[in-house]
Amino acid sequence: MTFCDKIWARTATLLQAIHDHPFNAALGDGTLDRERFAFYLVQDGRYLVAYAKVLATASARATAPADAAFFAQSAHTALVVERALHTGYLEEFGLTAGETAAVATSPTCLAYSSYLQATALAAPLPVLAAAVLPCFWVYQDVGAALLERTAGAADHPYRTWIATYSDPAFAASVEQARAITDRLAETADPETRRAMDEAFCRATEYEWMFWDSAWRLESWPTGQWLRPELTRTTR
Ligand SMILES: Cc1ncc(C[n+]2csc(CCO)c2C)c(N)n1
Repeated sequence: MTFCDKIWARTATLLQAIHDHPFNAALGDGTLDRERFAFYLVQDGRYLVAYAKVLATASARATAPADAAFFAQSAHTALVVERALHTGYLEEFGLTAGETAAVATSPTCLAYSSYLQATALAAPLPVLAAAVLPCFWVYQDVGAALLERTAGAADHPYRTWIATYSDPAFAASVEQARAITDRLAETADPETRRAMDEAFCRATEYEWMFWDSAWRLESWPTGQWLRPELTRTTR
């Protein structure tokens, strides 16, 4: 069995929990309130900038030119998504650049971003490949399920967002990310293989936490004493 087949089976219950999370349930049936979605978009913008740098580091560290090209291309895509979709959506939500800037990066967003950045700089390349994979794969899985559930809805408020992650070009990039990770796993020693398992699981846990933090409009419990000027929510 390949690394990907094995780890997908190991994370099946957590993946189901991601599909069933109230944020994704509400996103799918169009009842998700704008405040939670706007919170998610602001945090995701921060995440995407960090994630792009992580992919750029993976590109710099890759040995095979084809892998370097894939990571660099994906870093670019992440930044294009951040620029186009987020800017467009946030404007549509009536959030000015100033209001967006005033939202504190959430503890979960910072933890996930920091974890990936640390992995990019300090872990073996196969472990880095495993750590960035859930971002691709979990989103494709969730995107496909959401598209299926919303296909019949004539006027879905989050259609553009859902379409991004159910695009065929995106599916091809997930396939490539999986193939690279499987190939790196084949020649990895047992200790590195174990670290790859842990990295994939940890990043998938952070994916669940990212949606959950948006659902809870997560804030810093200590913010009241240090940053009273930063709004707790995006309102
Ligand atoms: C928390 C969080 N996790 C995953 C994605 C999805 N995503 C972000 S960049 C990228 C690859 C394209 O370069 C993908 C699939 C997201 N938006 N936010």
